[in-house]
Amino acid sequence: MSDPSLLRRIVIVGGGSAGWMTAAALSSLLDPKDVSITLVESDAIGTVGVGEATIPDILAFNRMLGVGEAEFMAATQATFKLGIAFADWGRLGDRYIHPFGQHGVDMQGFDFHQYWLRCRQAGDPEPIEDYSLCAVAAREERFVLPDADPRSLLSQLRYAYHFDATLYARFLRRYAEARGVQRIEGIVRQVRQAPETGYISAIDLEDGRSVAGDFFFDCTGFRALLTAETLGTPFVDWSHWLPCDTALAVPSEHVGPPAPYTRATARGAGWQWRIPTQRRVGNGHIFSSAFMTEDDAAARLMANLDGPALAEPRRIRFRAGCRERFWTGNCIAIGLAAGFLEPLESTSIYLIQEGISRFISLFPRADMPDILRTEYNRHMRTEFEQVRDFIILHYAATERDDTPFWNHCRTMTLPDSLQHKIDLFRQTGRVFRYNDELFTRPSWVAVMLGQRIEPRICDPVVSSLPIEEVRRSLASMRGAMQKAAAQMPTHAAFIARYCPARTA
Ligand SMILES: Cc1cc2nc3c(=O)[nH]c(=O)nc-3n(C[C@H](O)[C@H](O)[C@H](O)COP(=O)(O)OP(=O)(O)OC[C@H]3O[C@@H](n4cnc5c(N)ncnc54)[C@H](O)[C@@H]3O)c2cc1C
Ligand SMILES: N[C@H](Cc1c[nH]c2cc(Cl)ccc12)C(=O)O
Repeated sequence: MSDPSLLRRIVIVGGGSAGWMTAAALSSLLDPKDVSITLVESDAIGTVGVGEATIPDILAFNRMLGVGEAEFMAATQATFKLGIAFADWGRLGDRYIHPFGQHGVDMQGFDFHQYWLRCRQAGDPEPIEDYSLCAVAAREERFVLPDADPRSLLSQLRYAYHFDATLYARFLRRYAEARGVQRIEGIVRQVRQAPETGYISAIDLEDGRSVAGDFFFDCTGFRALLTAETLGTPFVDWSHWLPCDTALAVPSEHVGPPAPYTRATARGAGWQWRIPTQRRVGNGHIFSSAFMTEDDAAARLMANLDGPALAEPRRIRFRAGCRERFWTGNCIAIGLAAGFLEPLESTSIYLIQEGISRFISLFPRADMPDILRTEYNRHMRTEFEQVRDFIILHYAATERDDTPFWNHCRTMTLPDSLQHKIDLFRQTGRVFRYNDELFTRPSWVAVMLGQRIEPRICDPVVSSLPIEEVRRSLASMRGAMQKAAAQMPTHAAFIARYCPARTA
């Protein structure tokens, strides 16, 4: 490649999930003879690396890399995930599943939840999750891969994974290094900028080495070494809507087979996650330090593990929000350097993917016109705001008044975009998906109904259908889901056959 206007040297600073996902994706697309990719990471600083839950988009990422599923699962200790079980959010004692995929089957052009609302208003007690194959299979702890035949009910299955993030980064490192990515271990001491443009020109390491580049990815985690410290990009703080600021994470032993779902249990000033990987369970308590002390939070976490802890809890401090710009000059922030929204809906790895794929679709020449940055920043800000609204919904849609934290959440003023969605659903039963947002209508419906936002009316056309006819359709659908789930192998049996655990 002799064209001087092309980027020749890409430097990725940071080797957590964000850094290695970026390196793997770029190395799968670029020829090392044309573009060199260097990744700098520090063993001394380390990564966040807790057990992680994902959403189905991760399958597309792994497919783009061309990695085999069973190989990936064995390498990362992965289990399957069909959704998230939420406990104690709307009220203490409440439980619902936010499943992947849809509820019901398509019925005469109306959203399934309209038919469900019709039966609900006639007094039927079945929860909407009874009509989601993913939710029914999750409850039964069963799993099978989706059927490719769209006529099969099993084609409705959608899934993602729980895995060990540290192992995923290691897996991607092997992948990227095999494709020519050069890894440098060392601590960044200083970042150099070209005086005339402000572009980053090189990073200097503590041991005296220097790494020059044409384009930089800031994957340095919460430090945001390039984006914040060097380029001074401000942080947009959303902690007034999402007041949790601390996580305590601890692995524990399995006491039974791994469940094919994440568990998110609301606590007095936050919530607790349970993420089962093959060999152990990842747990964490996310809380607001303004409403709970760390000792109290640690005690609650340790008292609520299913099995014995395998380590002392590790503390991670954070602030909800994102960077005002993600791409500044010749540098893009990906991962925690770009922003953080708590992992309630498993969206961080997705946002990393989105950051990478949007860069690829806007791949710049060396001149980098401003319009590329404007488009990238517009897109990523929209993504973050859409995820933000969906996460706030979980805190806002509550009747809990048992702690000051829940009183704060229940009564806070919401972003207009979210308030509009809630009002529209409450008053009319309608929900719309704007601008290709990540969360589909079934996701909004699952959480709003699961947290007791129940419209009093349904679609007038559905409302005019004979109730017995609607009931018959729903009963047959529910029966078919139960039957299909009962015929699946257990999740544990499926994993044992599909990707036997390595002994190393
Ligand atoms: C409590 C918690 C739970 C989470 N759970 C989930 C989940 O369930 N699902 C999900 O999708 N996401 C989850 N995430 C988010 C997810 O962990 C991160 O998005 C992901 O790991 C990416 O992290 P990162 O690579 O940006 O940063 P990090 O993992 O922090 O990596 C930063 C890298 O930068 C390097 N570095 C930093 N400073 C320097 C320096 N001066 N010199 C050289 N190198 C340096 C470090 O060595 C490291 O390699 C969670 C995050 C937290 C905090
Ligand atoms: N990608 C969409 C939406 C989505 C994002 N996070 C979650 C979590 C759960 Cl439990 C369900 C759906 C989603 C999708 O996969 O449906």
